[in-house]
Amino acid sequence: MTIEDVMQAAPVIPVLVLDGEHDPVALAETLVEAGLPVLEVTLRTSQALDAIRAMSRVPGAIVGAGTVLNEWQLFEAREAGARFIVAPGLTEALTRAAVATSLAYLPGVATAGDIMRGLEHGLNRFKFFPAESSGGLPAIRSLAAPFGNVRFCPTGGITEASAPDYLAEPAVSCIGGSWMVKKGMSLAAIGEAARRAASLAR
Ligand SMILES: O=C(O)C(=O)C[C@H](O)[C@H](O)COP(=O)(O)O
Repeated sequence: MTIEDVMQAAPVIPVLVLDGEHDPVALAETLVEAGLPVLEVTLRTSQALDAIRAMSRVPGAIVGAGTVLNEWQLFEAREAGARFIVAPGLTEALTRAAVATSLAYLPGVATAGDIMRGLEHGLNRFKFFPAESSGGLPAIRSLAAPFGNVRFCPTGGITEASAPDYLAEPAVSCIGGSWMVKKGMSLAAIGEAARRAASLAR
């Protein structure tokens, strides 16, 4: 599976910080059933790798690891069954390691220099992070102008209200966000928010 396949599989990628509030398998089933099959499990909590392992067995789920900061975490995530890797930024060491594996890889960029470093490694799909505080849609439009075949997955600060505008942008393939899985939400509420996210047009 290429990173383009991952980005085309759903308009919205839920960014999950699993802290034990919900059973990871039940959460994955809820999101997949609602129409959001691509799940980014951030390696920010101790249960993330076990959750990737368990959630990967949910039929239809495309489970990846987020907040991957170094080569070691890349290999741990791959071993746990992650099918794609998301990093908040773009570093030489991690990018070299990721390109050497067959895993789909989505590093974060926020500047033209970041994008150029990615292009030098043969990448042209990037997370735009942190999207809102890095300039939002105006910044994406400015960056898309010189980099015609680059596509973005903006993430960071996107809400249910701002999501449609991001998805309407030609350089945006999909968006990431945590608004459909906030603390204190029941699985039913998560399912409803996910269904609304899944129905967004791009
Ligand atoms: O650490 C990473 O690698 C990340 O994936 C960062 C997340 O994309 C954002 O924290 C999600 O942003 P919100 O939707 O504003 O919650």
